[in-house]
Amino acid sequence: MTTRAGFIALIGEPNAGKSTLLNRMVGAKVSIVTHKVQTTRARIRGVAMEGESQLVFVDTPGLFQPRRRLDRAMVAAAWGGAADADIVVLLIEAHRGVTEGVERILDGLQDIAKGRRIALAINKIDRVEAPVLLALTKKMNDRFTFERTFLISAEKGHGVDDLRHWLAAEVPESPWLYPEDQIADLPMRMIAAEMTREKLTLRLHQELPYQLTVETDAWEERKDGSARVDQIIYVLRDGHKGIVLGNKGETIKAVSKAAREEMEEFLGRRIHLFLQVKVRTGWMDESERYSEMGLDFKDGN
Ligand SMILES: Nc1nc2c(ncn2[C@@H]2O[C@H](COP(=O)(O)OP(=O)(O)OP(=O)(O)O)[C@@H](O)[C@H]2O)c(=O)[nH]1
Repeated sequence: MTTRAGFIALIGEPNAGKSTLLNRMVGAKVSIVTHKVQTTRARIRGVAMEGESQLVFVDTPGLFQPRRRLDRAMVAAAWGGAADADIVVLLIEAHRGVTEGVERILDGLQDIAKGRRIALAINKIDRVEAPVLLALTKKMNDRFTFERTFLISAEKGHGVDDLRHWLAAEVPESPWLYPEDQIADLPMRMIAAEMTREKLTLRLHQELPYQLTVETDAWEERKDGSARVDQIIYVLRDGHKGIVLGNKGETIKAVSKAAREEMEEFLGRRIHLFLQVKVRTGWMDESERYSEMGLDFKDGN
């Protein structure tokens, strides 16, 4: 049996439909995986199995013209994710065509093109007529030599199987990057913890205490269909607590709101999220804590 596996980055302007497409591609066998493997700059968003191929999708924030420092960091992260990937799929919106933002991405693509395959996916085809699509396909391919062009509707599912099959055939021959049982049922708790961690990262950016971890402490199903989720944010030093809480608790409030909204969207149900910040000195030394988080103790993460 020849197995294949590879990293795939979906890039595009904000709102292009990256999350919608990702959710569709990971489909039933999805999982959001909470640990970092191999890529240093990008985090793993999901893993899909297609035949004997394992497709590992890396997280890439939308690419846009950065203004603030945080924006710049996000755009750099998106390009970092693309540069680490085996295959890059540029997602654009059919009805918007070659926007200024798309132009900018096309310029950036030249720099990372070496050593990786780049495909184009024109999304939201449900919004335009066929001649528009043909003209757009031509225009884009005149600007950049894409290996393939897919016409898709991430929302309606059109063309998504074709894209996934192509990706499965094109990722390199390789052992799987994740054991199958790990991707089958990663507990929702870990996913939720990762969502909170992500919001903290976005919010705190460089201020983020580097030795910080989030654990879901309790998950309680409620009769009305909602769930109460209790999470603890562990920091190493007392001084870090204040950073996470923010002035008058505003940081943690904003993080909690953003994380809750993401959990609700992901689960399609109401979530009551309760966050606590605790100091746990010495947790960095506990190797089992690392393996619990899926991190490799050796690599100094
Ligand atoms: N009509 C139509 N709408 C779509 C399609 N795919 C996605 N959308 C909509 O486009 C919007 C943006 O989709 P997202 O998946 O959130 O886009 P994104 O690229 O992940 O956005 P960012 O997270 O901001 O980078 C949502 O309202 C989707 O419902 C499609 O195929 N057709």
